[in-house]
Amino acid sequence: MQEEMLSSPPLPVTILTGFLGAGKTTLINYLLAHHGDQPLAILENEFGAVNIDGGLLNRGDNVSVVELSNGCVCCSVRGEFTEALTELLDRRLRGELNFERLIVETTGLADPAPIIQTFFVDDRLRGELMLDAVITLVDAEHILKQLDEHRVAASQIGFADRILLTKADRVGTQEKERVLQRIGQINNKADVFEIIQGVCPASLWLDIRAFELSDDVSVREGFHIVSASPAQPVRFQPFRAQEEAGQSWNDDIRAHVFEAGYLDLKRIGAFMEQTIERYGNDMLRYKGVLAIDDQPQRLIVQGVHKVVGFDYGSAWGAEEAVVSRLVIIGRQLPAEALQQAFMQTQAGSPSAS
Ligand SMILES: Nc1nc2c(ncn2[C@@H]2O[C@H](COP(=O)(O)OP(=O)(O)OP(=O)(O)O)[C@@H](O)[C@H]2O)c(=O)[nH]1
Repeated sequence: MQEEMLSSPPLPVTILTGFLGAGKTTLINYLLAHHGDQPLAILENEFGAVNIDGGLLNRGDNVSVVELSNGCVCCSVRGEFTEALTELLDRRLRGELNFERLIVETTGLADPAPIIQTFFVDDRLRGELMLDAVITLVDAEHILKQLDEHRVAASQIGFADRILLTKADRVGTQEKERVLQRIGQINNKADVFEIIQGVCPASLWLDIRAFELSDDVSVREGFHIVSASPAQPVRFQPFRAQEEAGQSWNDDIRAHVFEAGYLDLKRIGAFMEQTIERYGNDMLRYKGVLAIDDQPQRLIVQGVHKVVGFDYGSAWGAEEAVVSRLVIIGRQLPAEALQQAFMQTQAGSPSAS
Protein backbone atom coordinates (compact mmCIF):
# COMPACT_ATOMS: atom_id res chain seq x y z
CA MET A 1 0.00 0.00 0.00
CA GLN A 2 2.76 2.41 1.01
CA GLU A 3 4.84 1.60 -2.04
CA GLU A 4 1.85 2.03 -4.26
CA MET A 5 1.28 5.52 -2.92
CA LEU A 6 4.93 6.49 -3.07
CA SER A 7 5.13 5.55 -6.71
CA SER A 8 1.87 7.29 -7.62
CA PRO A 9 2.08 10.58 -9.54
CA PRO A 10 2.64 13.74 -7.50
CA LEU A 11 -0.48 15.44 -6.17
CA PRO A 12 -1.31 18.82 -7.67
CA VAL A 13 -1.09 21.79 -5.32
CA THR A 14 -2.73 25.15 -5.92
CA ILE A 15 -1.65 28.18 -3.93
CA LEU A 16 -4.49 30.63 -3.51
CA THR A 17 -3.40 34.07 -2.48
CA GLY A 18 -4.75 37.59 -2.47
CA PHE A 19 -5.03 40.42 0.04
CA LEU A 20 -7.36 40.38 3.03
CA GLY A 21 -10.96 40.17 1.94
CA ALA A 22 -10.16 39.53 -1.73
CA GLY A 23 -12.62 36.62 -1.87
CA LYS A 24 -10.46 33.52 -1.31
CA THR A 25 -12.88 31.83 1.06
CA THR A 26 -15.81 32.69 -1.19
CA LEU A 27 -14.04 31.05 -4.13
CA ILE A 28 -13.17 27.92 -2.15
CA ASN A 29 -16.71 27.65 -0.90
CA TYR A 30 -18.00 27.77 -4.44
CA LEU A 31 -15.52 25.08 -5.43
CA LEU A 32 -16.53 22.89 -2.49
CA ALA A 33 -20.14 23.13 -3.52
CA HIS A 34 -19.36 22.17 -7.11
CA HIS A 35 -16.15 20.16 -7.23
CA GLY A 36 -17.75 16.77 -7.66
CA ASP A 37 -16.27 13.66 -6.12
CA GLN A 38 -12.57 14.38 -6.17
CA PRO A 39 -11.26 14.32 -2.58
CA LEU A 40 -9.48 17.55 -1.66
CA ALA A 41 -7.39 18.78 1.20
CA ILE A 42 -7.33 22.45 2.04
CA LEU A 43 -4.50 23.86 4.07
CA GLU A 44 -5.54 27.12 5.55
CA ASN A 45 -3.32 29.68 7.07
CA GLU A 46 -4.80 31.60 9.92
CA PHE A 47 -3.31 34.87 11.01
CA GLY A 48 -3.46 35.32 14.77
CA ALA A 49 -6.96 35.68 16.06
CA VAL A 50 -8.14 37.63 13.03
CA ASN A 51 -8.98 34.88 10.64
CA ILE A 52 -12.21 33.01 10.93
CA ASP A 53 -12.13 31.24 7.63
CA GLY A 54 -11.96 27.75 9.14
CA GLY A 55 -15.44 28.36 10.48
CA LEU A 56 -16.64 29.91 7.26
CA LEU A 57 -15.68 27.09 4.98
CA ASN A 58 -18.51 24.80 4.10
CA ARG A 59 -16.79 21.51 4.62
CA GLY A 60 -18.48 18.56 3.06
CA ASP A 61 -17.73 15.01 2.14
CA ASN A 62 -14.38 14.47 0.52
CA VAL A 63 -12.86 17.60 2.03
CA SER A 64 -10.19 17.74 4.72
CA VAL A 65 -9.47 21.20 6.09
CA VAL A 66 -6.28 21.68 8.06
CA GLU A 67 -5.58 24.97 9.75
CA LEU A 68 -2.23 26.48 10.53
CA SER A 69 -2.85 29.04 13.17
CA ASN A 70 0.42 30.25 14.66
CA GLY A 71 0.85 33.22 12.42
CA CYS A 72 1.68 33.63 8.86
CA VAL A 73 3.01 30.72 6.80
CA CYS A 74 5.57 32.93 5.18
CA CYS A 75 7.27 33.53 8.55
CA SER A 76 7.47 29.89 9.51
CA VAL A 77 7.88 28.33 6.14
CA ARG A 78 10.82 26.10 6.88
CA GLY A 79 9.17 24.90 10.02
CA GLU A 80 5.49 24.75 10.50
CA PHE A 81 4.43 24.84 6.88
CA THR A 82 6.78 22.08 5.80
CA GLU A 83 5.74 20.04 8.83
CA ALA A 84 2.07 20.53 8.09
CA LEU A 85 2.53 19.37 4.51
CA THR A 86 4.59 16.39 5.60
CA GLU A 87 2.01 15.44 8.15
CA LEU A 88 -0.75 15.66 5.56
CA LEU A 89 1.19 13.28 3.33
CA ASP A 90 1.83 10.91 6.25
CA ARG A 91 -1.81 10.85 7.19
CA ARG A 92 -2.70 10.13 3.60
CA LEU A 93 -0.21 7.26 3.56
CA ARG A 94 -1.69 5.87 6.75
CA GLY A 95 -5.13 6.04 5.16
CA GLU A 96 -6.40 8.60 7.70
CA LEU A 97 -6.95 11.25 5.05
CA ASN A 98 -7.98 10.79 1.49
CA PHE A 99 -7.18 13.51 -1.00
CA GLU A 100 -6.01 13.77 -4.58
CA ARG A 101 -5.44 17.50 -4.62
CA LEU A 102 -4.22 20.11 -2.19
CA ILE A 103 -5.23 23.75 -2.02
CA VAL A 104 -3.19 26.10 0.15
CA GLU A 105 -5.04 29.25 1.12
CA THR A 106 -2.57 31.82 2.36
CA THR A 107 -3.39 34.57 4.77
CA GLY A 108 -4.13 37.84 3.03
CA LEU A 109 -0.96 39.23 4.56
CA ALA A 110 1.39 36.59 3.22
CA ASP A 111 4.07 37.07 0.65
CA PRO A 112 3.80 33.84 -1.33
CA ALA A 113 7.54 33.55 -2.11
CA PRO A 114 8.64 31.25 0.71
CA ILE A 115 5.50 29.17 0.30
CA ILE A 116 6.24 28.58 -3.38
CA GLN A 117 9.88 27.79 -2.68
CA THR A 118 9.01 25.16 -0.11
CA PHE A 119 7.67 22.95 -2.88
CA PHE A 120 11.00 23.00 -4.67
CA VAL A 121 13.38 22.91 -1.74
CA ASP A 122 12.19 20.01 0.40
CA ASP A 123 13.06 16.66 -1.20
CA ARG A 124 10.02 14.75 -0.07
CA LEU A 125 7.57 17.50 -0.96
CA ARG A 126 9.21 17.91 -4.35
CA GLY A 127 8.69 14.24 -5.07
CA GLU A 128 5.17 13.79 -3.78
CA LEU A 129 3.58 17.14 -4.56
CA MET A 130 3.53 19.12 -7.76
CA LEU A 131 2.95 22.83 -7.62
CA ASP A 132 0.29 23.53 -10.22
CA ALA A 133 -0.11 27.30 -10.05
CA VAL A 134 -0.26 30.41 -7.92
CA ILE A 135 -3.72 31.96 -8.21
CA THR A 136 -4.09 35.52 -6.98
CA LEU A 137 -7.41 37.10 -6.20
CA VAL A 138 -7.53 40.84 -6.67
CA ASP A 139 -10.28 42.92 -5.10
CA ALA A 140 -11.24 45.43 -7.81
CA GLU A 141 -12.72 47.80 -5.28
CA HIS A 142 -9.76 48.05 -2.91
CA ILE A 143 -6.66 46.97 -4.78
CA LEU A 144 -5.42 50.42 -5.78
CA LYS A 145 -5.37 51.53 -2.16
CA GLN A 146 -3.91 48.24 -1.03
CA LEU A 147 -1.10 48.55 -3.56
CA ASP A 148 -0.26 51.99 -2.25
CA GLU A 149 -0.15 50.89 1.33
CA HIS A 150 0.92 47.26 1.49
CA ARG A 151 3.98 45.92 -0.21
CA VAL A 152 2.67 42.38 -0.05
CA ALA A 153 -0.29 43.20 -2.30
CA ALA A 154 2.02 43.84 -5.27
CA SER A 155 4.05 40.79 -4.44
CA GLN A 156 0.94 38.61 -4.54
CA ILE A 157 0.11 39.95 -8.01
CA GLY A 158 3.69 39.58 -9.15
CA PHE A 159 3.79 35.88 -8.33
CA ALA A 160 0.48 35.07 -9.98
CA ASP A 161 0.16 32.58 -12.77
CA ARG A 162 -3.46 33.55 -13.07
CA ILE A 163 -5.35 36.50 -11.61
CA LEU A 164 -9.00 36.41 -10.67
CA LEU A 165 -10.46 39.88 -10.40
CA THR A 166 -13.19 39.91 -7.78
CA LYS A 167 -15.79 42.49 -6.78
CA ALA A 168 -15.85 44.11 -10.20
CA ASP A 169 -19.57 44.48 -9.51
CA ARG A 170 -18.54 47.14 -6.96
CA VAL A 171 -16.70 49.43 -9.38
CA GLY A 172 -17.48 51.33 -12.58
CA THR A 173 -15.90 50.70 -15.96
CA GLN A 174 -13.28 53.42 -15.61
CA GLU A 175 -12.16 52.26 -12.21
CA LYS A 176 -11.92 48.71 -13.52
CA GLU A 177 -9.75 49.91 -16.41
CA ARG A 178 -7.42 51.64 -13.97
CA VAL A 179 -7.19 48.47 -11.92
CA LEU A 180 -6.42 46.36 -14.98
CA GLN A 181 -3.76 48.82 -16.09
CA ARG A 182 -2.12 48.74 -12.69
CA ILE A 183 -2.22 44.95 -12.61
CA GLY A 184 -0.69 44.90 -16.08
CA GLN A 185 2.25 47.00 -14.95
CA ILE A 186 3.04 44.53 -12.23
CA ASN A 187 2.31 41.32 -14.08
CA ASN A 188 1.47 41.15 -17.76
CA LYS A 189 2.17 37.46 -18.01
CA ALA A 190 -0.78 36.17 -16.01
CA ASP A 191 -4.22 36.02 -17.60
CA VAL A 192 -6.87 38.00 -15.74
CA PHE A 193 -10.39 36.63 -15.37
CA GLU A 194 -13.23 38.47 -13.75
CA ILE A 195 -15.35 36.48 -11.31
CA ILE A 196 -18.17 37.55 -9.07
CA GLN A 197 -18.89 35.94 -5.72
CA GLY A 198 -16.51 33.09 -6.55
CA VAL A 199 -18.69 31.80 -9.35
CA CYS A 200 -16.49 30.12 -11.95
CA PRO A 201 -15.69 26.67 -13.26
CA ALA A 202 -12.98 24.83 -11.32
CA SER A 203 -10.96 24.57 -14.53
CA LEU A 204 -10.41 28.31 -14.34
CA TRP A 205 -8.00 27.92 -11.46
CA LEU A 206 -7.15 24.24 -11.08
CA ASP A 207 -4.83 22.20 -13.34
CA ILE A 208 -3.23 25.24 -14.90
CA ARG A 209 0.20 23.50 -15.01
CA ALA A 210 1.98 26.81 -14.78
CA PHE A 211 5.20 25.34 -13.45
CA GLU A 212 5.68 22.98 -16.35
CA LEU A 213 8.30 24.05 -18.82
CA SER A 214 5.84 24.83 -21.59
CA ASP A 215 6.49 26.82 -24.74
CA ASP A 216 4.02 29.54 -23.87
CA VAL A 217 5.45 32.84 -22.73
CA SER A 218 2.82 35.11 -24.18
CA VAL A 219 2.05 38.34 -22.45
CA ARG A 220 -1.48 39.27 -21.67
CA GLU A 221 -3.79 41.31 -23.79
CA GLY A 222 -7.16 42.10 -22.32
CA PHE A 223 -9.09 40.08 -19.81
CA HIS A 224 -11.93 37.65 -19.71
CA ILE A 225 -15.32 37.91 -18.13
CA VAL A 226 -16.39 34.62 -16.68
CA SER A 227 -19.51 35.59 -14.85
CA ALA A 228 -21.17 38.93 -15.17
CA SER A 229 -23.89 38.53 -12.61
CA PRO A 230 -23.67 37.27 -9.05
CA ALA A 231 -25.52 34.05 -8.40
CA GLN A 232 -26.51 35.22 -4.93
CA PRO A 233 -27.25 38.57 -3.35
CA VAL A 234 -24.04 40.36 -2.50
CA ARG A 235 -22.87 40.09 1.10
CA PHE A 236 -20.17 42.67 1.29
CA GLN A 237 -17.73 42.68 4.15
CA PRO A 238 -15.66 45.84 4.46
CA PHE A 239 -11.93 45.70 3.96
CA ARG A 240 -10.09 44.94 7.17
CA ALA A 241 -6.81 46.82 7.27
CA GLN A 242 -4.15 45.03 9.30
CA GLU A 243 -0.84 46.62 8.48
CA GLU A 244 0.36 50.13 9.15
CA ALA A 245 -0.42 52.39 6.22
CA GLY A 246 1.64 55.22 4.87
CA GLN A 247 4.35 54.11 2.51
CA SER A 248 3.61 53.82 -1.16
CA TRP A 249 4.87 50.78 -3.00
CA ASN A 250 3.77 51.98 -6.39
CA ASP A 251 6.22 51.04 -9.11
CA ASP A 252 7.99 48.64 -6.80
CA ILE A 253 7.22 45.46 -8.70
CA ARG A 254 7.08 45.45 -12.47
CA ALA A 255 6.98 43.12 -15.42
CA HIS A 256 9.84 43.44 -17.88
CA VAL A 257 9.81 41.86 -21.32
CA PHE A 258 13.09 41.39 -23.19
CA GLU A 259 13.10 40.34 -26.82
CA ALA A 260 15.88 39.44 -29.21
CA GLY A 261 16.70 37.08 -32.09
CA TYR A 262 18.96 34.03 -31.92
CA LEU A 263 21.08 33.89 -28.76
CA ASP A 264 24.48 32.44 -28.05
CA LEU A 265 24.07 29.55 -25.62
CA LYS A 266 27.12 30.35 -23.48
CA ARG A 267 26.29 34.02 -23.26
CA ILE A 268 22.64 33.55 -22.34
CA GLY A 269 23.70 30.92 -19.79
CA ALA A 270 26.11 33.37 -18.21
CA PHE A 271 23.50 36.15 -18.34
CA MET A 272 20.92 34.01 -16.56
CA GLU A 273 23.42 32.82 -13.98
CA GLN A 274 24.68 36.30 -13.16
CA THR A 275 21.22 37.87 -13.18
CA ILE A 276 19.82 35.22 -10.87
CA GLU A 277 22.87 35.36 -8.61
CA ARG A 278 22.66 39.11 -8.33
CA TYR A 279 18.95 39.86 -8.48
CA GLY A 280 17.37 36.49 -7.73
CA ASN A 281 15.97 37.65 -4.41
CA ASP A 282 14.06 40.38 -6.24
CA MET A 283 12.97 38.23 -9.18
CA LEU A 284 9.50 36.97 -8.31
CA ARG A 285 8.77 34.97 -11.42
CA TYR A 286 10.49 34.70 -14.74
CA LYS A 287 9.99 32.71 -17.86
CA GLY A 288 11.70 32.68 -21.21
CA VAL A 289 11.34 30.92 -24.53
CA LEU A 290 14.67 31.41 -26.24
CA ALA A 291 16.02 30.75 -29.70
CA ILE A 292 19.55 29.40 -29.51
CA ASP A 293 21.98 29.65 -32.40
CA ASP A 294 22.46 26.28 -34.13
CA GLN A 295 19.80 24.68 -31.98
CA PRO A 296 16.49 23.74 -33.68
CA GLN A 297 14.53 23.51 -30.40
CA ARG A 298 13.37 26.30 -28.17
CA LEU A 299 15.20 26.64 -24.87
CA ILE A 300 12.69 27.14 -22.07
CA VAL A 301 13.68 28.70 -18.78
CA GLN A 302 11.53 29.45 -15.80
CA GLY A 303 12.02 30.19 -12.18
CA VAL A 304 11.04 31.69 -8.87
CA HIS A 305 13.80 33.68 -7.17
CA LYS A 306 16.90 31.48 -7.27
CA VAL A 307 15.06 28.26 -8.09
CA VAL A 308 15.37 27.89 -11.84
CA GLY A 309 14.68 25.19 -14.45
CA PHE A 310 15.92 24.92 -18.05
CA ASP A 311 14.77 22.50 -20.74
CA TYR A 312 14.53 22.20 -24.49
CA GLY A 313 10.99 22.48 -25.84
CA SER A 314 9.53 22.01 -29.31
CA ALA A 315 11.42 22.91 -32.48
CA TRP A 316 10.87 26.21 -34.26
CA GLY A 317 8.68 25.86 -37.34
CA ALA A 318 10.19 26.54 -40.75
CA GLU A 319 7.86 29.47 -41.42
CA GLU A 320 7.82 30.77 -37.87
CA ALA A 321 9.20 34.16 -36.85
CA VAL A 322 11.92 33.30 -34.37
CA VAL A 323 11.90 35.54 -31.29
CA SER A 324 13.66 34.99 -27.99
CA ARG A 325 11.45 36.36 -25.28
CA LEU A 326 12.17 36.60 -21.57
CA VAL A 327 9.63 37.97 -19.09
CA ILE A 328 10.86 38.87 -15.63
CA ILE A 329 8.54 40.07 -12.89
CA GLY A 330 10.74 41.67 -10.31
CA ARG A 331 11.16 44.25 -7.60
CA GLN A 332 13.17 47.33 -8.51
CA LEU A 333 15.17 45.64 -11.23
CA PRO A 334 17.62 47.71 -13.34
CA ALA A 335 15.59 47.29 -16.51
CA GLU A 336 17.91 49.16 -18.85
CA ALA A 337 21.07 47.40 -17.74
CA LEU A 338 19.32 44.04 -18.02
CA GLN A 339 18.00 44.94 -21.44
CA GLN A 340 21.50 45.82 -22.66
CA ALA A 341 23.03 42.71 -21.17
CA PHE A 342 20.28 40.57 -22.70
CA MET A 343 20.88 42.07 -26.16
CA GLN A 344 24.57 41.25 -25.83
CA THR A 345 23.73 37.59 -25.55
CA GLN A 346 22.58 37.62 -29.19
CA ALA A 347 24.60 35.42 -31.47
CA GLY A 348 27.04 37.54 -33.41
CA SER A 349 26.76 40.64 -31.22
CA PRO A 350 30.01 41.99 -29.71
CA SER A 351 30.41 40.30 -26.32
CA ALA A 352 30.32 42.36 -23.15
CA SER A 353 33.68 43.16 -21.70
N1 LIG B 1 -19.54 42.41 -4.08
C1 LIG B 1 -18.78 41.34 -4.04
N2 LIG B 1 -18.43 40.82 -2.86
C2 LIG B 1 -17.62 39.74 -2.84
C3 LIG B 1 -17.14 39.14 -4.04
N3 LIG B 1 -16.33 38.09 -3.70
C4 LIG B 1 -16.32 38.04 -2.36
N4 LIG B 1 -17.09 39.03 -1.83
C5 LIG B 1 -17.34 39.34 -0.41
O1 LIG B 1 -16.15 39.84 0.14
C6 LIG B 1 -16.05 39.49 1.51
C7 LIG B 1 -14.70 38.84 1.79
O2 LIG B 1 -14.62 37.62 1.08
P1 LIG B 1 -13.78 36.39 1.61
O3 LIG B 1 -14.04 35.27 0.68
O4 LIG B 1 -14.02 36.17 3.06
O5 LIG B 1 -12.32 36.96 1.42
P2 LIG B 1 -10.92 36.31 1.87
O6 LIG B 1 -9.97 36.62 0.78
O7 LIG B 1 -11.11 34.87 2.22
O8 LIG B 1 -10.63 37.18 3.14
P3 LIG B 1 -9.47 36.98 4.27
O9 LIG B 1 -9.70 35.63 4.83
O10 LIG B 1 -9.74 38.12 5.20
O11 LIG B 1 -8.17 37.14 3.59
C8 LIG B 1 -17.22 38.54 1.77
O12 LIG B 1 -18.24 39.28 2.42
C9 LIG B 1 -17.68 38.12 0.39
O13 LIG B 1 -19.06 37.82 0.34
C10 LIG B 1 -17.54 39.72 -5.30
O14 LIG B 1 -17.16 39.27 -6.39
N5 LIG B 1 -18.36 40.79 -5.23
